[in-house]
Amino acid sequence: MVTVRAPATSANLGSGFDVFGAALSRPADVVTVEKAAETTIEVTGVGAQYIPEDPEKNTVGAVVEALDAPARIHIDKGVRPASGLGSSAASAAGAAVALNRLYNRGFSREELVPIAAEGEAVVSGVAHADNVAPSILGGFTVTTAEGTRSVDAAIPLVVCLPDVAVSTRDARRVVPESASMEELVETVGNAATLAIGMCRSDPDLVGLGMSDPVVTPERARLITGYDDVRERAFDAGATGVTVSGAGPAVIAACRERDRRDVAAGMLDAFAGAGIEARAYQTRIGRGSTVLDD
Ligand SMILES: Nc1ncnc2c1ncn2[C@@H]1O[C@H](COP(=O)(O)OP(=O)(O)OP(=O)(O)O)[C@@H](O)[C@H]1O
Ligand SMILES: N[C@@H](CCO)C(=O)O
Repeated sequence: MVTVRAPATSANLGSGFDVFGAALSRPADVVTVEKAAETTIEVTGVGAQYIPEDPEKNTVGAVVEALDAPARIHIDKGVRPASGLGSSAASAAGAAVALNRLYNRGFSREELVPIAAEGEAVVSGVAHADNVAPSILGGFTVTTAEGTRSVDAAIPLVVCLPDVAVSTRDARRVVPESASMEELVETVGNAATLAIGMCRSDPDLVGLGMSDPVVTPERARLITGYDDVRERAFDAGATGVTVSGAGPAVIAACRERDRRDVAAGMLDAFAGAGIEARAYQTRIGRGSTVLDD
């Protein structure tokens, strides 16, 4: 039996659409696997009632196939589905690390990233790896067709999750098909600023680099209260604010001393829009961790 804690993640970080990702120190899924002749999946925890246990429909099923590793699998969800916090990816990442160990498949953590990404294709139609990469490797990740590079970074964060669901599949429908040269130049500048900020663990540069003129404005329209939440976070000291993944969670970078006020301001703004929300005071954290084997 192998048990793995796989963290929630935030993809895109504004300027790095489908490329950037960050592991969050909390929340997380816990995935337990045991060898079995046939694969079965049991799901408990946050939002379990919305998650299929059929291996054909659960992200974990695709990982079992890719690793040829049938198992009795228990997923204890800490990451709510359709949250923008890489819920579907956390289970897939945890399963990839756990099954690789259970069956001694010998894949490196980097090699497990495309394997876990197969699970994402099951739910969103695209095997994007910007959530599974940080959930497996930890830290800040840059994923391209050539693979994933990661760096550890000490950045305090707040993720504020409203009590509404936005599916990645729906949120991908509003992504613009093209961008102007001006928007391209701005985005490259912001993304490069953010990457330097991560390498220096500098919340000011990371926050500055989160700005994105192309995808985020379209996605923000799907989140009631977004403009107020953003404004209140900045008022409380946030250095940058954007949509987490495909939303509806909103992520803010800040300094440690401002984190509590940023969280309170964001919650208050959602409440003002008539929406209940939960705020996680978190930071960039480690990747999947084996708890038991
Ligand atoms: N193991 C799983 N954990 C969570 N959701 C799953 C799982 N397997 C299948 N799903 C389905 O995936 C969908 C949620 O995935 P989706 O990508 O929309 O949200 P998310 O992972 O929270 O968001 P994001 O990728 O934007 O961070 C739900 O329809 C859910 O039923
Ligand atoms: N990059 C993906 C992440 C989804 O979590 C998107 O924004 O659609």
